[in-house]
Amino acid sequence: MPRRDVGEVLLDVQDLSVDYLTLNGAVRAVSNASFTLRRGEILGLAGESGSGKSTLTTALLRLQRSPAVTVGGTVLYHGEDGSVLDLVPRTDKELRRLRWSSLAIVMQSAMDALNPVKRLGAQFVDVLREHDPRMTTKEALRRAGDLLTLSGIPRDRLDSFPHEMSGGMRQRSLISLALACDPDLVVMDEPTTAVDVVMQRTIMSQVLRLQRELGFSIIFVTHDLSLLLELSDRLAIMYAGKIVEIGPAEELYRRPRHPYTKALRDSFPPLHAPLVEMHGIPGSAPDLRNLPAGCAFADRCPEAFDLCGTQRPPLVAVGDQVDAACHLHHADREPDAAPESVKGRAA
Ligand SMILES: Nc1ncnc2c1ncn2[C@@H]1O[C@H](COP(=O)(O)OP(=O)(O)OP(=O)(O)O)[C@@H](O)[C@H]1O
Repeated sequence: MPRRDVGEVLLDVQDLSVDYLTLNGAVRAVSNASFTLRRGEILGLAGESGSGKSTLTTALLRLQRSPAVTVGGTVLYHGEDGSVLDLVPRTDKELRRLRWSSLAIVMQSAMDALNPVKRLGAQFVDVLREHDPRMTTKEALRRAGDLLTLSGIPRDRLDSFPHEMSGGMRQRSLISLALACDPDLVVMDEPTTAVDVVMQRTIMSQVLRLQRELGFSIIFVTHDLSLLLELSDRLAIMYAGKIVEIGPAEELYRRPRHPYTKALRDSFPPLHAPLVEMHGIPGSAPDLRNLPAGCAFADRCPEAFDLCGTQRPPLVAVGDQVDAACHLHHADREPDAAPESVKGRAA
């Protein structure tokens, strides 16, 4: 399990909300997301399909496409020189300067993101020279070759077209390309969904090696909690557009405070343990257009009690470095409001 020495705060996200403006009205896909990410830290973002993971990460980097609109909040980017920049109000031109060189992303459909009619080397040269026009082609190719080698890809692949490489190799090339300009943060949104499990493991161990070598921070998105546990320093769990629990990865896995975190954990086989019967989470996530008044997970929650149906629980500290949005853990909760099964468990 990775435990890195993490540095200063790199990203400070406060109350970020994102709507999809549809013909039937606005859909709040991310609601008041707040968290920080430190230099060199790996934050895993997990949650079922539709919970808002991709919307959150694209909004962080201001890469969301219409009809998605950031409707509130700040994303403070702390530069190495001590500067602090809120990414939310930045113009495209200002953001272009930061992309690749400070903030990079490897998307879900990563394997199709390489230009099919350009050799791999030329694609590196384009990216590197756009950000540093003084760099010669020779220097850019040398850097590209170094990065490919670090990813376990032979340097001579710089002469290949994407279709001449396997899926796994294309994927690793793309991750190397994202690292070309030495970014501070790389967002990886399900970067290994299209490859088999063995290749997934190979790619992930290479990502970890690159991270140790180069020191960038990662926000890693997947619905696979066991994979995230292997990778991440901290985990953030999303449900119906909200972060419902966030904290050190091992702690969340070992002792989930939110019943949704627990249900998600129990629906994935652990990577290094004997296989046991897995249970999916019964029911389905609520319609974001019609969220219940209380906790969005209440009608699927085995531990819900009266308050859960009427009041939305805020995300609050529930333990050492762990925040959760669950009435079970609110100190000011009326003990008698909980069912017998959960009495005495509240923090
Ligand atoms: N173009 C769109 N128009 C309206 N609503 C959308 C649109 N795209 C996404 N949404 C809404 O935003 C919610 C969050 O979607 P998002 O893709 O961020 O979830 P996710 O957690 O990344 O899912 P997945 O794991 O399947 O990628 C969805 O439940 C959906 O209701």
